[in-house]
Amino acid sequence: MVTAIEVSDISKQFVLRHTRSLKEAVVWLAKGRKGDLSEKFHALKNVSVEIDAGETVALLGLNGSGKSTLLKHISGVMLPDTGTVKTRGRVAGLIEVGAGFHPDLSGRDNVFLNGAILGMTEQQINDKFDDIVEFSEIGQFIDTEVKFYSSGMYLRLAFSVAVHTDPEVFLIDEILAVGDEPFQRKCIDKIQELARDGKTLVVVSHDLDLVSRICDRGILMEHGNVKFDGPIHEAVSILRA
Ligand SMILES: Nc1ncnc2c1ncn2[C@@H]1O[C@H](COP(=O)(O)OP(=O)(O)OP(=O)(O)O)[C@@H](O)[C@H]1O
Repeated sequence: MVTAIEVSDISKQFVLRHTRSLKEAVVWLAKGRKGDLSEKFHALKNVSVEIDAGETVALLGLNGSGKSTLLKHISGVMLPDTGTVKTRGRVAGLIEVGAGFHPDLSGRDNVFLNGAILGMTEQQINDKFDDIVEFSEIGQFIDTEVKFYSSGMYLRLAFSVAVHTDPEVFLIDEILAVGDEPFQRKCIDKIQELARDGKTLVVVSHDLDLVSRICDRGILMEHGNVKFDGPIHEAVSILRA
């Protein structure tokens, strides 16, 4: 088995409180700036996960458990404080609606910008341009500046570009939820097609029925730790219990 994603013992801390009272600051200064004035917490703590090429994996857990943070580390948009993340092959991620898009550029220009960010050459984008626009169903709005797009239209174009980059590893955060039902169905069909073609899939979702359909493995996160890692149906039953 070829390993597609290797997350080794990563930890990530965030600052919990940014604002301090004047009194707290004065006491801190008087004590010779001892200690850390900002309170921190672990969004991820010593997380290790290995995902083989062709696996379909759901990251599950309650709000704030660290799913999106883990996905951002896998995509490379966030770096761990300690530990390492390795991926093999082309990674395409749909992590935040509108990420990788420039608001003042048209849909057309953004296809080229986003395609380039995801590692496509200009020629490859030219060859796939019509398919990208057709799949997105953006139609006449392709020459409109994307700042005037609805969140569903953003998703349509971003999803379409991402799947046309022919990724080996496809990462998707909850964002499918902003698409209308017919487009969601079309995305899910496409995701299942990628899975059948042996691509690696990592999905963050609260839609337990959906992930049970498209994923084989479930990783259940709790307070920044992996609580369970195994067959999707077991992960879902633990979460529902
Ligand atoms: N950039 C950031 N700065 C500070 N705190 C952050 C940042 N990103 C995430 N967090 C915090 O880290 C914790 C984990 O967030 P994360 O988005 O990974 O949770 P999640 O499991 O995806 O939750 P949800 O189901 O609500 O989307 C949360 O407490 C969140 O407030």
